[in-house]
Amino acid sequence: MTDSSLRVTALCGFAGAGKSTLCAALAAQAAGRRVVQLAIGDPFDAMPQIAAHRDADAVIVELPAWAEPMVFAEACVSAGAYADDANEDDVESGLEPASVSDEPPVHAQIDTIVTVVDAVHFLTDLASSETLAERGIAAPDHDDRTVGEVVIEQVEFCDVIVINHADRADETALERLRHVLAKINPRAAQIVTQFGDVEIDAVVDARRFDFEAAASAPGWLMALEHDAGSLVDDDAFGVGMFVYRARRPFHPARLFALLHQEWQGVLRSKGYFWLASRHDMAGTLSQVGGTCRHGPAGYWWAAQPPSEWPDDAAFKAEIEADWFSLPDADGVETIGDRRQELVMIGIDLDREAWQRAFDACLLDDAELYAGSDAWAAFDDPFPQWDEDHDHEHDHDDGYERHDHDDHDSRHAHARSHDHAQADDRSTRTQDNSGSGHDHRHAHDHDDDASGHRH
Ligand SMILES: Nc1nc2c(ncn2[C@@H]2O[C@H](COP(=O)(O)OP(=O)(O)OP(=O)(O)O)[C@@H](O)[C@H]2O)c(=O)[nH]1
Repeated sequence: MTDSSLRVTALCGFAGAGKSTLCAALAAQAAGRRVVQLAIGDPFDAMPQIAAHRDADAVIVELPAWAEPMVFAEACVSAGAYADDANEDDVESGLEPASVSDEPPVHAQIDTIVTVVDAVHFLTDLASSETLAERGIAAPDHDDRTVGEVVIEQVEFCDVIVINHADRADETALERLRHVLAKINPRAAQIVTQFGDVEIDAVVDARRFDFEAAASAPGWLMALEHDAGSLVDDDAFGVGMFVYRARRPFHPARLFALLHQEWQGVLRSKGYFWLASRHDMAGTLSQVGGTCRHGPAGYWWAAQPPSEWPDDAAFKAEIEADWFSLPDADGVETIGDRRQELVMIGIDLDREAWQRAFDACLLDDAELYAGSDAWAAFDDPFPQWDEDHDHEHDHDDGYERHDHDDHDSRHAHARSHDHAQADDRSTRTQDNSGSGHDHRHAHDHDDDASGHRH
């Protein structure tokens, strides 16, 4: 070990993927090192349990099947663990949990987040719209996430993906899975194995974790924020991306209809949208398999007076560089930072057809120049977005997902929450939204999103 901090390796993954098997296999290689195995029932309770092992060199934490690694990392950071050196300012106090408060703080650092996937079942699970309860997973009450939503979050935010159960998958299937995972999380290292046979040095004291890098790792986000280059192209297995961008509003009824069609071949999509009828607020969209959730993301900067903007020259320059001017019929500026930006990851995506499908949802010229007063009267089947909610950290009875929107100093420093609510299953609607990396909205309102399952 190169410093005295307690190195924390987290193992997450869906039920049966092989977390316990991997944990045991790693511990068996720990000769001469004080490596503790810890099974955690709830990510929010992890840090006091980790801190109890202050004399260890490393702790391997096995998270429950329903846990999302970003939530674990965030819980650790807020409990005072170092997420990484770059974030030390945020968490400089080290860890001082109540249970050991008479002792000096424990300096724990997340070392590596490992997601174990079952090579045989991963793609089926990704497409699954079953809820955790329907799958028999004992998650916290009011947790309405689907299996697909859990597994996508597990692979999007991690440093290493262990593709386990390789003995049960044929070579082509394994290769296809590797390609899919590389699009979903281009940053994560992949290890293909069976029975958790992973070299301990690959994941313990490997110093791979960096919160901001992990939060920026999802392929959809990379495609939005950078020129995605070859990420977008179809690979040998037809796995590719489609990025949709436009600077016109969607007609709400037409977009709603498109969201309720079957999205053949689309594994994952995520992004932001602008509805003509909700001119001031951006929407977020998060789809995985047959589940699509949407909801409010926050106000466009164009909907707020510049006095409300962050007082940061670089930030303002960034907003202004991307400002889009299109006067309406009265010569009034209508666009600003408003936009459509969505990324799809899928197999054999027909990009031209998707381009046409989304373009057909945009306002036509006559609608556009009718102006925002006319847009407000459009038929809008989307559920109401509550503009008054702004949950900072209210951990109530349900399992909450946290969006790390605030890890880029150039950005809005808005922290949004996904706040799962009970869904009305009979109408095939459910509530939530995706986690988002929101780089232009001053306020995030992800907690009133709605969606549906196909
Ligand atoms: N064939 C095969 N079986 C495996 C492999 N890895 C684990 N198993 C078996 O799969 C089952 C589940 O493995 P676990 O390690 O318990 O999986 P887990 O992720 O901890 O599961 P939960 O605790 O339910 O979340 C066990 O019976 C393991 O022996 C593998 O690579 N190949």
